[in-house]
Amino acid sequence: YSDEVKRAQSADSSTGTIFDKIISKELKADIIYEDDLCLAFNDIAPQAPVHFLVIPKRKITTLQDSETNDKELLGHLMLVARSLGAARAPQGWRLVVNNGVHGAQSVYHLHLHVLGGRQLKWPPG
Ligand SMILES: CCNS(=O)(=O)OC[C@H]1O[C@@H](n2cnc3c(N)ncnc32)[C@H](O)[C@@H]1O
Repeated sequence: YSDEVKRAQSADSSTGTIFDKIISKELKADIIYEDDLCLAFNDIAPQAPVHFLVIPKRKITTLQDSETNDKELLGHLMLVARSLGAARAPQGWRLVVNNGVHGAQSVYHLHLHVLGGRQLKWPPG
């Protein structure tokens, strides 16, 4: 966890990210869903029995930097997260977007975390 947060503190949003390589299939990922707008794959360092990411195929670096005309796409990501969450974590799940340094964002390509499969705590810390 801590090195991921350290990465978050030094991540720079100007270059490409590892998610570009997953989208182009240059880098393998455990893909669980794909359509023309988005891709969902299991997180490489799961923080819960269910932990996957939903990302737009179009590069949006952070939720903060999304635009008003991303509304449809952002809604689509959330609805994909909802249906995959319902299927994979029927007892409930958490949707997380980490935004910027204090949000511990380490990969500057917008992604929705869906976590579940165990009782999650609150506050997340
Ligand atoms: C502190 C959270 N930082 S974050 O909110 O930016 O989340 C980034 C997430 O991407 C995941 N990740 C990084 N590289 C890969 C990869 N190659 N395949 C799948 N997931 C990855 C990390 O485990 C992390 O949960």
